[in-house]
Amino acid sequence: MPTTETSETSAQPKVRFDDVVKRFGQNVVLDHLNFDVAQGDRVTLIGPSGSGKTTILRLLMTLETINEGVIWVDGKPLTHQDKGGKLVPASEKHLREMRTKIGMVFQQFNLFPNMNVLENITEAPVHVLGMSKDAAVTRARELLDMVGLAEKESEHPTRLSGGQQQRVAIARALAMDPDILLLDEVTSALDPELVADVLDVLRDIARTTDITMLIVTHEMHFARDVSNRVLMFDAGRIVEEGTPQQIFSDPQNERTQSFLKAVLAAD
Ligand SMILES: Nc1ncnc2c1ncn2[C@@H]1O[C@H](COP(=O)(O)OP(=O)(O)OP(=O)(O)O)[C@@H](O)[C@H]1O
Repeated sequence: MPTTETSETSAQPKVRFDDVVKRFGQNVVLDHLNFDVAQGDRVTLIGPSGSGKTTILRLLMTLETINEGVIWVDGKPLTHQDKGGKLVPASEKHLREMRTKIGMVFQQFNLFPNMNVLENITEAPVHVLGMSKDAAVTRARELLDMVGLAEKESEHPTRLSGGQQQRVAIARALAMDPDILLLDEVTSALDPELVADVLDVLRDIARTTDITMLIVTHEMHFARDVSNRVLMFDAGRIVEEGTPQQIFSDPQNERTQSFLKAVLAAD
């Protein structure tokens, strides 16, 4: 019945990790991991180095494939079983469609060095989405304005500061109009004085859009400002989850307590 279908669709998680196992050789990086992300959630992933946070984002970008379980995006799996029962990536067509829904910003910006700022932003909308050049340029200029770099459209990335390059990378991710934005330690490679501008841009995006966000960061103030949920990872499992208030002000798990103590001491 249509009514039931509608309510089922609205309750469907944007992202679901369903008993996911990811191994690199003998190393079990994600260990039967289960969690859901609802449409519009801003989820921060915290935890010690090597606990599997970046791997989660890379799996969603289909840069890696899981060994067991299922990852669902909008109710569709990112993998299927081949005739031998082995998990293999979903069809190229399906993955292409998925990749247009998900944008990622990396620690190291990853801009195209041979293109200027405007070309960096318009490249994928024109070549992947098939947007007209004019529409892509108009949208890119709006985004450059939003990230405070309207006057830099003709520059090459190498002539920009790290913070400016990262803001271009954010504009480039948004130019694809993603439903989901993955942020992987986007300020870790920046000089401290450049961090605030980047975080301000991201706070603006969180405030003015309903993009679902998965955020890996060591910036706990930022995580507190933008996220509605925090997941604490250790050795490929979630050891605690809650609101930023619960996790940062009143952590219950001993590992969360010692992790936060170490992060705050390093600040
Ligand atoms: N391509 C790979 N090949 C082999 N091992 C990998 C690969 N990518 C990640 N790993 C291993 O998987 C584990 C989890 O790595 P991951 O980068 O997801 O952790 P993380 O929690 O994001 O850590 P950090 O905070 O240091 O970025 C680590 O032991 C890492 O060495």
